[in-house]
Order: sequence, then structure tokens, then C-alpha cells
Amino acid sequence: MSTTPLMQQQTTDAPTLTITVLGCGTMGVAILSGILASLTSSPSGTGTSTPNALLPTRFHDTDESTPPVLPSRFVCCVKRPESAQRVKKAFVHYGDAVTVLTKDNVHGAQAADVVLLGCKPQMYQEILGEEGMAAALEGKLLVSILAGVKIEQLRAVVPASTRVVRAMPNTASKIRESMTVISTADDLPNEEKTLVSWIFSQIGKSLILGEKHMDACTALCGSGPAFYALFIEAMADGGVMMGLPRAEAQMMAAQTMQGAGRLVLSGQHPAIIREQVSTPAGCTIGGLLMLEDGGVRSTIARAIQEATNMAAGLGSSKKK
Ligand SMILES: NC(=O)C1=CN([C@@H]2O[C@H](COP(=O)(O)OP(=O)(O)OC[C@H]3O[C@@H](n4cnc5c(N)ncnc54)[C@H](OP(=O)(O)O)[C@@H]3O)[C@@H](O)[C@H]2O)C=CC1
Ligand SMILES: O=C(O)[C@@H]1CCC=N1
Repeated sequence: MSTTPLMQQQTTDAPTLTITVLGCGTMGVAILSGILASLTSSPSGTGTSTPNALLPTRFHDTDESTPPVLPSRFVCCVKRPESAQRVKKAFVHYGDAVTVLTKDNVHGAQAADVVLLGCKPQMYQEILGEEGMAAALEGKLLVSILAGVKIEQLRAVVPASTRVVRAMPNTASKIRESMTVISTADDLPNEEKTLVSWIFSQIGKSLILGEKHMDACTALCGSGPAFYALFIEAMADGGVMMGLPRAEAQMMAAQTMQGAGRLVLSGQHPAIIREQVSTPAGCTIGGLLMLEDGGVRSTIARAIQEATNMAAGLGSSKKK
């Protein structure tokens, strides 16, 4: 039987690395599920982060190297006992590798090498300002997935020795199909850049961009699954309207969306895909014109604009 990194580190004296999630809700569970799945799958099954041939060179694809020590211990911090039960249930198959703490963030941070901040944006000051937290974060790497909270805001509430990184993943982390954008300060040590890149490349594709783009990335990557889900529902509704059974219509819509996305990722321009599908005098052009009549293109673009603007305001302490 082949051994996985998680198994090796649990059965030998190899150095360990602990990731603690402060606020382990939907996203915390999704991210840890993806990382744990990558650590426990066979080497050939790991890493979905193939370099994207479509990326213009001005964008930096993330570092593809493997850190010398991989995470093998995970601590999940939540507030309510019922959430603790839910998280325990999600990770029941990983035994001692996952610990769940309720209202015990400081111990969680003390145990960590890397702290993943996964609470609501409005909670960061309260959680990072807890008594004992500053000492627990000294010299550590803090990765925030909070929408709208800037690196500068986080730096203002953690010790100067804490390195702060922002990342914007999405719920598809759970199945290792996230799209994550990472933003780091220029002075982040290379080994920590490698570690952060490794973490997010285990749960899908990732790239590095300047922080000024983070709110738009939040709309595209973070909110994106909700927008595509609406599109899937609408496509399926149309199929049902025309007599298709609901479950089959939904499957057709989702798989067709995935296929179109993969064609784009394989290098085909969306306009070429659209033209190739539109047989002259065929049905596709009829459907496309109906969508254009309905202003779908600008409505979708405006939805990204609106979500971006709303994301930008989420880090403001006035919002509760
Ligand atoms: N949902 C998404 O698709 C995405 C979300 N994000 C960002 O991720 C973050 C989390 O979002 P999401 O996972 O949806 O939110 P959830 O509400 O699901 O998770 C928040 C977690 O924080 C915990 N929490 C609240 N207060 C405390 C506290 N004092 N100490 C410890 N834990 C606490 C909650 O615990 P309890 O349940 O016990 O209250 C809960 O587990 C947000 O900042 C969001 O902007 C980023 C990308 C995508
Ligand atoms: O809706 C939100 O605020 C979060 C951030 C991105 C996705 N969900």
C-alpha cells in the first residue's frame, strides 16, 4: 500500500506543520476538506493546479514547488457547540489529525504554524483582539480569506512579526476545484510564498495578483459559484418548461457549463466557442439573440460590478 504525506507524518518523527482555522464555517470546512483530500490521495491524484496557458505573462501563476514540511495537523475553531459537532462530523475520518475547539481561539492560534482566518469580515477585530491572541500570533503566518478586509487593516491588529496574506478561494475548495487569488506583501519570505501557493494549489487553481484587485476577485471567484448556480437553475428551468425531467435537466446544465469552462481553460476563446456552436440558421443563434435582448451580458457584468463594490465595504467596522 502506498503511503500518503499525511500518513507518513503521523507515523514517523517527521516535522509537523499545523494549520489552525479561526472561524471554521462553510469555507473553513471546504478548504480543510480539500487539503485533507489532497494529503490522503495517491500522489497521482494530487494537485489540480496545472499552469494555465491562457494567463497573460503580467499575471503571476503561483509557485509550483512543494514545501519541505507539509501540514499534517489541523485545528478548527468555532463559537457554538453545535458548529463544533458539525465540524467534527465533517472530519470524522481523519482521526487525531483534526482537532475542534469551541470558544478557544487563543489555544488554536498557539498550536498553529499557519493561521487561516475564516470568520465573517465583521468579526476579525474581535477575534484577533482577544486577550493572548497577539502573543499566540507572534512570528506566524496569517492567511485571511475575509472579503473586503485589507492586509493593512489586519496588520493593524496583529504583531509586527506576523506575516499577513490575503486569499480569495470559493466553496469548490471542497472538491478541489476552487479558483483562488492570493495577494501577498512584497516582503513575504519565499518559503512562506511556496507554502501558501501549495495550500491553495491543493484545492484547485490559484494565482497571485496585487491587492487592489481583491474585491473584483471576490466577486468573480468567491461569489462566482452562486452566480453560476443561478445560471444552472435557469437553464434547468428552461429544460423543465420544455418537458425534461428536473434531475436530468440539472445534470445537463451543470455538465455543459463545466465543459464550456474547460474548453476556455484549454485555450479556446469564448467568442470562438459561441460562434462554433451557432450553426447558421440554427437554434443556438436564436437562443443567443434572446439572451442579448434580455441584456444578459451587461446584467452579468453589472452583477460583478455590484458584488465588487459591496465586497469593498465588507471590511468596514460599521457593518455588523
Ligand atoms: N462563503 C463563501 O463562499 C466565501 C466566503 N469567504 C469569506 O470567508 C469567510 C467565512 O465565510 P463563511 O465560511 O461563509 O462563513 P460562516 O458563517 O459559515 O463561518 C464563520 C465561522 O466563524 C465562526 N465564528 C464566529 N464567531 C467566532 C468566534 N468568536 N470565534 C471563533 N469562531 C467564530 C462561526 O462559528 P459558529 O458557527 O460557531 O458561530 C463559523 O464557523 C468570510 O469572511 C467570507 O467573506 C470567502 C470566499 C467565499
Ligand atoms: O457573499 C459573501 O460576502 C462571501 C464572500 C464571497 C463569497 N461569499
